[in-house]
Amino acid sequence: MSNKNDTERREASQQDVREAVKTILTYIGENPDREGLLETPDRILRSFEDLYSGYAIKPESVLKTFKDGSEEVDEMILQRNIPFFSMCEHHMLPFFGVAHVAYVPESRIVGLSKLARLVEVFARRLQVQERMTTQITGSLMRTLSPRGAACVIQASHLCMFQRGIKKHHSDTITSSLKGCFRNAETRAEFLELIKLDGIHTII
Ligand SMILES: Nc1nc2c(ncn2[C@@H]2O[C@H](COP(=O)(O)OP(=O)(O)OP(=O)(O)O)[C@@H](O)[C@H]2O)c(=O)[nH]1
Ligand SMILES: [Zn+2]
Repeated sequence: MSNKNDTERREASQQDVREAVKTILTYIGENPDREGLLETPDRILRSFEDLYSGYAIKPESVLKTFKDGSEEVDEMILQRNIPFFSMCEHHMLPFFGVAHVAYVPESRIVGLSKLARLVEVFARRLQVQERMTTQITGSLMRTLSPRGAACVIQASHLCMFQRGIKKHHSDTITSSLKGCFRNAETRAEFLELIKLDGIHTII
């Protein structure tokens, strides 16, 4: 019964979104009833399922941990240049770039693909880059209890390129260093390995 109510509620709210898109189309000077725009509210609704799919996923659920069978692993594990697209919460415009994610395990490790999955979970929400960066290290710290976790994100924001101050080729770098990454030696090793020298934009 509650499932039926949930479905009805969801359908009603989807209808509200379609109406809201039509209102916006009219506001910007368009005719929402012209042929090319008839399916646009539906398309936007479908694109939201993808762009904002991260809200429905618990970060811990993608971080399946396991113990390394052989010897103790206590060296840095780093996944570099994980590409992502996200949406800025101020303007609902895209920002995109790469994330570098590292941790030094205590006893448990995760499959390498899971670091990229974690980035996706947080990218597919409305974000500010700083929060996304600390959410990634925070999840690793909570779920793996590692010796430390680090994340650096290098991204370009369309709200700065396409509108507002219109500064192309300017990128934003944010970092979050937790646990042993606060030690000078580990931090230096991490920064050396990710070598932030290029601008990772596609524009
Ligand atoms: N700290 C941070 N700021 C962001 C991010 N994405 C966008 N912004 C900034 O959010 C700010 C919003 O500023 P406001 O003055 O409230 O809005 P605005 O008038 O649209 O700002 P302008 O972009 O300067 O035209 C801008 O400076 C954006 O560059 C982000 O991920 N982190
Ligand atoms: Zn913005």
